[in-house]
Amino acid sequence: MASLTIKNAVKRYGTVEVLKDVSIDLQDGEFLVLLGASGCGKSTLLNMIAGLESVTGGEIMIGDRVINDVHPKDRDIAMVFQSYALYPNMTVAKNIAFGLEMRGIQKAERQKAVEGVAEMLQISHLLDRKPAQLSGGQRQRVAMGRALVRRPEVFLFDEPLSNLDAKLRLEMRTEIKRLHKELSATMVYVTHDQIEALTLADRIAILKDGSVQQLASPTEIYNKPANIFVAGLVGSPPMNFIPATLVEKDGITHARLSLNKDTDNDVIDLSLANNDADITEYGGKEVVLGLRPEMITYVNGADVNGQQTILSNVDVVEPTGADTLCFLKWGKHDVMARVSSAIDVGSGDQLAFSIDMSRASLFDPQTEERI
Ligand SMILES: Nc1ncnc2c1ncn2[C@@H]1O[C@H](COP(=O)(O)OP(=O)(O)OP(=O)(O)O)[C@@H](O)[C@H]1O
Repeated sequence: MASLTIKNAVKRYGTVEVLKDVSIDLQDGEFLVLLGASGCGKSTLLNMIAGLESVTGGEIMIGDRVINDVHPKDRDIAMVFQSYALYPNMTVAKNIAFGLEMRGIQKAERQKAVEGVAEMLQISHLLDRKPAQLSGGQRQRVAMGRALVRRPEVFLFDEPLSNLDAKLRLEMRTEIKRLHKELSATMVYVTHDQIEALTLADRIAILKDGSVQQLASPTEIYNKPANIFVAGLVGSPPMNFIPATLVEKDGITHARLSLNKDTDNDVIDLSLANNDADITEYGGKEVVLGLRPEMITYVNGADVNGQQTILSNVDVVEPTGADTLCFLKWGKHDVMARVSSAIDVGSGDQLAFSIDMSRASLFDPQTEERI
């Protein structure tokens, strides 16, 4: 296994720049997820690592070897595609062994490798079947087997689970995580599914219009999103964004929310005493207050660790199983809250919801960057 370095990578198609100065450093054995909306450049970057797309500028390195001009088959990389790309007229065993055969590996050794991988992926009983006789999940396992058997330096996955139904996706997600642990392999995984990204990655690179917006651990991305784009992309249901002004009261900075669109007199002040944002330059200025739904909650009137509360009108209630989503009205603001399903909240209720301001994010309304 090896480290993977992407240094100032640029990709242009004619005059269109689809990747702009992308730099990512992956350690040996790290699991990186490239996350972003359709068209942001994820697959292009993955294909550049694989050698299926040329590199317009910058460098891609495996270990300390620059591979920009190395032929795909000499890169020691294996890729698993969304479409599985299996040979329909070959058995599962042949499909898995094919890459080894091309490399001139002897039959006995091939067979041993195939059996080992099949056991790891729990497909030993399917080795004599053809792809048409397999379910989607089984085909995806075979596609992974074909990648695993080569024991490459780096594994690349391009949305490998998107063709599977919800239950299988979950199963295969756990399987991929288990494999990563077992192999300690360097892996790059492309997806537009934020849950997949959060559950699988050691680090996530969030791409927008060909630029990396944030490169950090799932916890960091979720709790300290670098900008409004990242904050809105990761987390479901999404973060609430509420315009506020920072005001000083009794020596403590508060985020002031104006509730009425016709007057500035009807306000709520939320203390930022326990928030670690560096707000020194924002006194008296406008900010965007970012509150995730779980930071706004209701616990049957109990005081949650002395948190601040807002008297809220409950507009719509949506039970989702473990939690209930509550659409609240704070004056002119529509806000989503998340409460435990054990709590009885109904549409039309007026209740004091607790706000955890220590975990709130603040953003600059102009640059949209985290403060
Ligand atoms: N051969 C090409 N010529 C011109 N533009 C291209 C070409 N291939 C891709 N693009 C453009 O590059 C951008 C990035 O495409 P890419 O496939 O990497 O996005 P993606 O994030 O993987 O999207 P998706 O999730 O839909 O696959 C897109 O705007 C796409 O239109």
